[in-house]
Amino acid sequence: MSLDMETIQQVRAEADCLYTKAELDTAINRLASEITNELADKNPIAFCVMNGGLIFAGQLLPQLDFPLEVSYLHATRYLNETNGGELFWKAKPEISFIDRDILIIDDILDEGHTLSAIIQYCQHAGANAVYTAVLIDKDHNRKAIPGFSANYTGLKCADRFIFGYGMDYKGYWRNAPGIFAVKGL
Ligand SMILES: O=P(O)(O)OC[C@H]1O[C@H](OP(=O)(O)OP(=O)(O)O)[C@H](O)[C@@H]1O
Ligand SMILES: Nc1nc2[nH]cnc2c(=O)[nH]1
Repeated sequence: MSLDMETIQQVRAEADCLYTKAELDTAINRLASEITNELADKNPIAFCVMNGGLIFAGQLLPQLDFPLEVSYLHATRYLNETNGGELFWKAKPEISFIDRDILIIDDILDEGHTLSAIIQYCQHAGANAVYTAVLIDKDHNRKAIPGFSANYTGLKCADRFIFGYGMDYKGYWRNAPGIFAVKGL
């Protein structure tokens, strides 16, 4: 289905702002301190989960002022839709995980299928420890593993379809400067 720009503009205009840029900045600063306290002497590899993790990782990483390597991986199960499906690996990591501490950086923990599959992948690839950081954790009882949460969580949000700060609405508005919920979703 091709989307007209009018609809894309309308979704942005009618959306509810759940978190402003200032609120997100504060949350990211706090996460940076928590992660620094725990990982500063662990020589980790930080992986940005593309595409959604891009903005969060870009703001978090310059605040992690200790030795680390940066890479990316791309696993997706939404493919520009608002309902998740099978996990599809678009790019698996190429760097060795053997005996390394890994920090996975993603935008959202929704049902958690994506993050739990990534954690499993890292563990099978020989990681010493896997840490996860998400900007947003969606509040509902449909987690893939009951009670599943990231090691570092920025903020919680209501059970609605959200966009902005890396998250898309049908491929658009990853660039929106806050976190917004689509009207009616
Ligand atoms: O907890 P889950 O229900 O598994 O959903 C969370 C995942 O969904 C989004 O990715 P998406 O598949 O939309 O890919 P994208 O990052 O390229 O938008 C988001 O970036 C997370 O990786
Ligand atoms: N953009 C976006 N991606 C998601 N992936 C899982 N949940 C969501 C959501 O609410 N919004």
